[in-house]
Amino acid sequence: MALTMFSDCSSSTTARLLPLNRTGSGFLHLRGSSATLLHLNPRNPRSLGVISTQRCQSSYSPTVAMTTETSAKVIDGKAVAKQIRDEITSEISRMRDAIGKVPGLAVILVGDRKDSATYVRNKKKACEAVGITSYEVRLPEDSTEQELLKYIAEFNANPSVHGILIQLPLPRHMDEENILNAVRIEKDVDGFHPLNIGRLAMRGREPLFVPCTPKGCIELLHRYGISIKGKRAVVIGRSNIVGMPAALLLQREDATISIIHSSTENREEITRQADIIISAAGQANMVRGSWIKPGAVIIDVGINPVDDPNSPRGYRLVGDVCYDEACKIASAITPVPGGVGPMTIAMLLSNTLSSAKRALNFE
Ligand SMILES: NC(=O)C1=CN([C@@H]2O[C@H](COP(=O)(O)OP(=O)(O)OC[C@H]3O[C@@H](n4cnc5c(N)ncnc54)[C@H](OP(=O)(O)O)[C@@H]3O)[C@@H](O)[C@H]2O)C=CC1
Ligand SMILES: Nc1nc(=O)c2c([nH]1)NC[C@@H]1CN(c3ccc(C(=O)N[C@@H](CCC(=O)O)C(=O)O)cc3)C=[N+]21
Repeated sequence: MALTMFSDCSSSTTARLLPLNRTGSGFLHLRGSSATLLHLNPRNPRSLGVISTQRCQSSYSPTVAMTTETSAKVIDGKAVAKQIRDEITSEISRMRDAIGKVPGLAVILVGDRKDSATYVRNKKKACEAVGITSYEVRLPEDSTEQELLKYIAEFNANPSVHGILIQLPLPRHMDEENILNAVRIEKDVDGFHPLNIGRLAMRGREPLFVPCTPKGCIELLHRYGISIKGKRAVVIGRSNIVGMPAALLLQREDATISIIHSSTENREEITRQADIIISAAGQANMVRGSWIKPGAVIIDVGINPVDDPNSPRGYRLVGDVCYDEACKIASAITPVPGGVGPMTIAMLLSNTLSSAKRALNFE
C-alpha cells in the first residue's frame, strides 16, 4: 500500500524520516534506500561531486520505503554554503595578514517585522563567523525617508564599510526605489541598484554585484556540475530581488528562459517543458509532481511558513515545490530549509569580500 503519509509535501518532515548514518569516511550512507555517495574534495571546491549527496526520500510508508527506489539527488545548500563560508574565512585572514584590514558590512533594518529581525541577526552572526565587521542600524517603523537616507550617506562615505544592505521590505510609506538608488553602486552588495541590474540585463556588460539569492541558485548548479547552456529553464516569479535577476542570470549562462507569473496561463504545461526550474513564487507546494519533466533539476527558492502544532515555533517552512512528489520525478532538488536560504547569506558574504578586495586593491 503506497500511502502518502504527508499530504503537505514537506522536505523537513521527510528529512526526519531519513535513517542517516554518518560513517568515518566522510560519506553519508542512507539505510533502506539508495544513496548517491560523492566524494568530498575540499581542494577543488568547484569540482563535480564536491558535496556528499543523498537521494531524497519519498513519502511512502516506512515499509514501502525499504524497497522503493526514489530518484532525486538532494542539492545540499547548507553544506555548499558552509564550504563557501570556509573559503571566505581563509581569504579574509589572508587579507588581514597582508594589509591589516577586513571587509565591513552595514545592515539597516527599518521597523520591527519579526522575520526581518531574524534575517538581520543571522546575517550579523554569519559576518562575525567569517571575520567581516558588521555595522547594524535599527530604525523605528515610523522613521522618515530622510532619516534613513542620512544613514545611507554616512555608510557611503565610511571607508571601513564595503557593503550596505537595506533589509526589505521597507515600511509602506517609504519609496523603495529612492532608497535603493541612494546606495553607492560600489557598495551595493545586494545587487539591487538599477545600474547593477541594468548591466546584468545587457550583453557585454558586467554588474559590480549580482543579487545574492539568484547568484546562490546558479552557484548550486555549478557546484553540482549541472550544465545550463542550451537547457530550457523556467523561472516561476518575476520579482526584482529573485525571479527577474534569476532569469537574467540563466540567460547569461545560455539557457532558454520562460518566466511564469500570476497572469501566466498554462503554467503547469510550460513548467513541464523545463530542464531546470527555479521557483520563487512564495506559494507553498504549488509545483506538483505533474508539473515536472522527468529528470528536471529543481531549485526551490520559496520559503513559506505552514502551521505545524508539533513544531516548537508552531509553524515550519516549506518550499514552492511539493517536495515528496518532486523527489520521485526530478533528478535533483534543493530542500527547504537547507537549500537556497543558506546560499543567499553565503553570497552576501562573498559579495562583501569582493567589494572590499576591489576597494582595497587586494588581489
Ligand atoms: N531562499 C531565499 O534566500 C529567499 C527566499 N525568498 C522566498 O522566495 C519567495 C518569493 O519571494 P519574492 O520574489 O520576494 O516574492 P514576491 O511576492 O515579490 O514575488 C512573487 C512572484 O511570484 C509570482 N507568483 C505569485 N503567485 C504565483 C502563482 N500562483 N503562479 C505563478 N506565479 C506566481 C508573482 O507574480 P506577479 O509578478 O504577477 O505578482 C511574483 O512575480 C518567497 O517565498 C520568499 O520568502 C525570497 C528571497 C530570498
Ligand atoms: N535587502 C534584502 N536582501 C535579501 O537578501 C533579503 C531581504 N532584503 N529580505 C528578505 C529576503 C529573504 N532572505 C532570506 C535569506 C536567508 C534565508 C535562510 O537562511 N533560510 C533558512 C531557514 C531559516 C529559518 O529556519 O528561519 C533556510 O532556507 O535554510 C531565508 C531568506 C533574504 N532576503
